[in-house]
Amino acid sequence: MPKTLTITRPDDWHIHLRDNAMLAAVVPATARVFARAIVMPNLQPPVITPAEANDYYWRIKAVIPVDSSFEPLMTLYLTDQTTPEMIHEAAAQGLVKACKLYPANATTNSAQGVTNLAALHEAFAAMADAGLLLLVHGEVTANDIDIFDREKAFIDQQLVPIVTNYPELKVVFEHITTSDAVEFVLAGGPNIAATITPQHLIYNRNHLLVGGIKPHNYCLPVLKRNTHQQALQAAVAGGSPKFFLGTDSAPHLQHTKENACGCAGCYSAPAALELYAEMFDQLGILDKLEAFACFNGPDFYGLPRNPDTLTLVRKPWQVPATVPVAGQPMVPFCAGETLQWQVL
Ligand SMILES: NC(=O)N[C@@H](CC(=O)O)C(=O)O
Ligand SMILES: [Zn+2]
Ligand SMILES: [Zn+2]
Repeated sequence: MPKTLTITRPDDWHIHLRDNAMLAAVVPATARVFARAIVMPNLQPPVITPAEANDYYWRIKAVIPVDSSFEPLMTLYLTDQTTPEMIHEAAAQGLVKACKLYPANATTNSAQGVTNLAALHEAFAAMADAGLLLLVHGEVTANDIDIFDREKAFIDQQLVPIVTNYPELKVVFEHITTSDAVEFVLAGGPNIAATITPQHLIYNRNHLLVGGIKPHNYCLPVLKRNTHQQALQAAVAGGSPKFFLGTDSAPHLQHTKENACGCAGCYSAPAALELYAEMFDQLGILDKLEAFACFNGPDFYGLPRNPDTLTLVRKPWQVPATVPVAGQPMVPFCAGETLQWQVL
């Protein structure tokens, strides 16, 4: 069994960094490991305009540790009012790499999300033209669609029309959770890819609901049955360049998750790469980790791979029980668990 693993420095293609005290508390965990991260725009209020993305970029830069060269890659939050002018301005400014489609009310801070795809016709065309990617939270929100079926319904109702109508648009199906999504991505053209989180690889819905409800394993899209988990594992084992690392690390204070109406989101940043390494090791596919974590993402985004490397060592350590955010506790994903790999 190898004791160390040296790979190109990875990037995180889907993360929530929040703002203010939370931003300052969570950025170092990501900057410690990842060279770049695609930063989600679902703040309150959301990052809708190029000027807001620019301001948010500088608020992130201000809290990056001095010894880190971490670079945030910005996104715009699409609304029914997003214009082609906003898209072209964002692309010209250079900090924004992608736009995020949240179906209205699908997840945390998505109330101002998109209600009508047709309203975005010109914006999608402008994105294809300007080379900005479309990132989708792939769940429908209709009350009559069961929460476990919402990703599949999104594929049929929204994703198929988008990829058909905008064949030039690069689309990342974010945090996929089902065999349906894996099949859709594999069957699609070279302009469709997907991110996969650590929680959807290592857990299924039993880990959320059996033996008591586990609020720290609750995220959206919600964990699915084990056959879907196995499909995601098979997807990364298959080595397709269409799948890459996106943690969806989504910090929420402890009391907002351990709550009668708990927030969705797993704060995985303190152990993100280590969790993927653990999973890939268990699946016997450690040789596939570097492409998944370090090559497929930048290749799909059309960005250079990172020039430096990072080393993981096989040396057990424990994920902390809590991490402080301005004096208040936050419970990381897999808190208290012993992991086998750590970043040197
Ligand atoms: N994944 C989650 O469960 N939560 C994310 C939102 C999202 O990515 O959908 C968050 O912002 O908290
Ligand atoms: Zn999402
Ligand atoms: Zn997310």
